[in-house]
Amino acid sequence: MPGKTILASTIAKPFVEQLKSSIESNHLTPKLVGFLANTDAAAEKYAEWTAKTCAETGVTFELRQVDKTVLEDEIIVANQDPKVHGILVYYPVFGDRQDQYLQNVVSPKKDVEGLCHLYCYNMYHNIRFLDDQLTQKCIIPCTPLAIIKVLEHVGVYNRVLAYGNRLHGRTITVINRSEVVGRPLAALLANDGAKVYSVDIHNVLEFHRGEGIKLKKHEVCETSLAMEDVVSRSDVVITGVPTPSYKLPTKLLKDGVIAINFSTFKNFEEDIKERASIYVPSVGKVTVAMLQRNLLRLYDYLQQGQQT
Ligand SMILES: NC(=O)C1=CN([C@@H]2O[C@H](COP(=O)(O)OP(=O)(O)OC[C@H]3O[C@@H](n4cnc5c(N)ncnc54)[C@H](O)[C@@H]3O)[C@@H](O)[C@H]2O)C=CC1
Ligand SMILES: Nc1nc(=O)c2c([nH]1)NC[C@@H]1CN(c3ccc(C(=O)N[C@@H](CCC(=O)O)C(=O)O)cc3)C=[N+]21
Repeated sequence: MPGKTILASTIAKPFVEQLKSSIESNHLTPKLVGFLANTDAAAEKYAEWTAKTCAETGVTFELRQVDKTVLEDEIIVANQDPKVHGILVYYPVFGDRQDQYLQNVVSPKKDVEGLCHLYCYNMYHNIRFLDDQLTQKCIIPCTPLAIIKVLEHVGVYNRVLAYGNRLHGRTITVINRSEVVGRPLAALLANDGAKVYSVDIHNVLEFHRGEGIKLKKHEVCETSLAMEDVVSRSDVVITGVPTPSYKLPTKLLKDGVIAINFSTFKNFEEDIKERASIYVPSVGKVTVAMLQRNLLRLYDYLQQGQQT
């Protein structure tokens, strides 16, 4: 088949090496605490990968398996512990709005996943720095950030253009609109200049910065389009449907499309590379690399805070 498969491990490699050498040469001692309060198979697997990658780079990772009833108190203990630089809670815990509440119990100073309100708000509003001097970058959610790194790696980001506009002219479909991946991803890509079709089980929304990317941040419009209509127009199609039976028909895709799957299940058909120029079957390894990158950033901010 003509298309090329690019593995997440290949994309993650330079980041992992960079993390490792930065930790070693600067004698950094970052510590990440992960809270596992569920028995979700995907969360357990993800916890295993977190441990494995942290061992590779030199990040101290401590998995704390706690009951959901004491999770909130345990997060507060970690918030106050100066030896802990980053906190990660494996979701779903309660599987409802209480999970959103817990995301905001984690201190922004230790929120490696960028799921608290401050970081979410800044991301949706295209506010990229925490301070007026533009020295501290905001934390971006790990999986959406990983997918951006994938798009940079495969050349969807046009480096000839100015930073912040590098997706101008690209049409991208994201099939998933969850609060942790699909919706933030659509917003980030649109903020970088893309026209994004966001597909979920109910409808298709368009995220964009308007004609000539004149708007400072994206806006969202309702459409009466169907998934089939938007997929055939897209240069990039990103899938995250959490069902094993879901297969996006290859015949709907544009010839030469870039196909990226972040679901645990393979959302593209076996023959995807007949149409796709580039196929990225999963992004998990890049996600864990971004998690650690966010951790080092927070570590740095915490050190800076102690010096002043
Ligand atoms: N780092 C990584 O690689 C990560 C991977 N995941 C994986 O991604 C998948 C999705 O996770 P979440 O977003 O948390 O799930 P979720 O269940 O919160 O959201 C699923 C989304 O897919 C949409 N959807 C479901 N069926 C659809 C269909 N037939 N057509 C169009 N849209 C449909 C839903 O409307 C919803 O927006 C899971 O397999 C999860 O394990 C999640 C987080 C990180
Ligand atoms: N706070 C929080 N953040 C998460 O990011 C989070 C979570 N909770 N709870 C559980 C889900 C699940 N999750 C996955 C990560 C990678 C793959 C993935 O891509 N796995 C690859 C293997 C890895 C690879 O090769 O890249 C695969 O199955 O083929 C899937 C699922 C993250 N999650």
